[in-house]
Amino acid sequence: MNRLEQAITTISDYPSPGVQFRDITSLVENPQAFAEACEQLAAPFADAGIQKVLAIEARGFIFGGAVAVALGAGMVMARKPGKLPRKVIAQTYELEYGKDMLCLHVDAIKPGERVLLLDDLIATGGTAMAATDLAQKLGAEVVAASFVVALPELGGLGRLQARNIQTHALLEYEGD
Ligand SMILES: O=P(O)(O)OC[C@H]1O[C@H](OP(=O)(O)OP(=O)(O)O)[C@H](O)[C@@H]1O
Ligand SMILES: Nc1ncnc2[nH]cnc12
Repeated sequence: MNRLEQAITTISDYPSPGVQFRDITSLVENPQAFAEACEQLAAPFADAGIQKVLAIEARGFIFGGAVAVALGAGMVMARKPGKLPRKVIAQTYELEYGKDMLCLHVDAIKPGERVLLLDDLIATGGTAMAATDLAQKLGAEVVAASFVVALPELGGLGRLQARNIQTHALLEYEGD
């Protein structure tokens, strides 16, 4: 087991029966693991000409700021409804355990900007696809997506790849 894998805690049946919850709070409490995760999330995209990192509320924000600084990019927040003060576009999506909505400021990404999507975890990909759709509606080129954890069997990585978006995950868990 590597340092990152050791730093993640797994909780069975949270928040609902049958879900193996991969908890990154223990990872970010560990300074070495947190720094290593941020470095590894950014490293493959150092020369990709990324102009905006699009991070997803709430856990994506923890890593998104550090990755944006590392890449010399701006940081854009995809937020839950009622949190952004200016004009937004919004999209609803399905989660592994429920339904939600994401919003983006309409002027957060300019047409043609190269975007890296960033989140702590991808499961079904509903969240990442909703953020991608919003960014593409604003004219973004969503080049790639970077995650601390992926649960490939739930299909999210494949959904992004089918849209021609390069994917990168630091840890993959099978059997979820
Ligand atoms: O690939 P998916 O099936 O869409 O699931 C992944 C999403 O679920 C979690 O967020 P959650 O909605 O629980 O919100 P949080 O970050 O505010 O805790 C996680 O941080 C991802 O954003
Ligand atoms: N299994 C899981 N663990 C942590 N966060 C999640 N978000 C969606 N599925 C999750």
